[in-house]
Amino acid sequence: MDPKEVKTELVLILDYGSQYTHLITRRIRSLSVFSLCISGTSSLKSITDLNPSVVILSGGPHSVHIPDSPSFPDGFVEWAESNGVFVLGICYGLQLIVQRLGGQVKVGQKQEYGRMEIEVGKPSGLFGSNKVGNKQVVWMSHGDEVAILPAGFQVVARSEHGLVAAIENPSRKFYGLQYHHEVTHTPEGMETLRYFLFDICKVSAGWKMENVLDEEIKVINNTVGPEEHVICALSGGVDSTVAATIVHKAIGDRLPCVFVDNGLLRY
Ligand SMILES: Nc1ncnc2c1ncn2[C@@H]1O[C@H](COP(=O)(O)OP(=O)(O)OP(=O)(O)O)[C@@H](O)[C@H]1O
Repeated sequence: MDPKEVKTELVLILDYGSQYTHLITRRIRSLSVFSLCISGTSSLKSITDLNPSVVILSGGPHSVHIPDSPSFPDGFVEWAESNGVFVLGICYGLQLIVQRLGGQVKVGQKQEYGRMEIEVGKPSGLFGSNKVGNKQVVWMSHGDEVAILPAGFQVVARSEHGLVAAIENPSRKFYGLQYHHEVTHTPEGMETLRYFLFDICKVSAGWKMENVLDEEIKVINNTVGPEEHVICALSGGVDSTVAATIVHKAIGDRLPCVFVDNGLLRY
């Protein structure tokens, strides 16, 4: 696959520190869609340079009420809307969307943590063919809760406590899940991710781990040029062995490797 093609299908994760963030990246890759995770406080330029078609705002241990809690950069919403980029907020990510787009998040009366039932309240692409009234078990982990939605948003699922569990604004292409669909404790979470990526965002699957290799080989070739040589200190450990193998695939015999027998190696 042309790396350019991979880029147009990039699902970018903005990381706000949830212990599950890297799971989101892995789950998306397991659906053959390219996904990358960068800091949630990255500049607008670092986000737009990657040209993602979908951006996921991860969960995190923060509260939107604490000054200087991490958030996406100014101009992000305008950029996403003018480029048709889909945005999904998960947990803290949902609360960031609500707060930054003019809604209100309040400190929760009852914190929701652990297994919980949610109920679909409105037909939504996030829940595919699930009908209104259908229930599913999800994994919640939040203190703050959504009090007022930004204009144009609607609640599409609520928790068994009646709290907001999923929101959407399809015309602005913004979506949010209060629970963690990416963990195995949310049994239908992968389905939700599939619905979101393939039915809502219309992302096409076709990325393979091998694409990373193709891209890296191109980067190495461009960096080294057609005639230069590279020296590799090769310990026999995983890191330098992988590096040597990939560079060798790119430039072949122009890669002399040096192993130093320092006398302290294992037998
Ligand atoms: N005996 C050695 N001969 C040649 N290069 C070495 C040797 N030991 C270490 N190096 C180089 O220094 C790097 C860092 O060494 P370190 O012991 O920190 O290993 P590492 O980070 O676990 O990497 P690796 O998995 O490649 O051993 C290695 O990746 C390798 O490039």
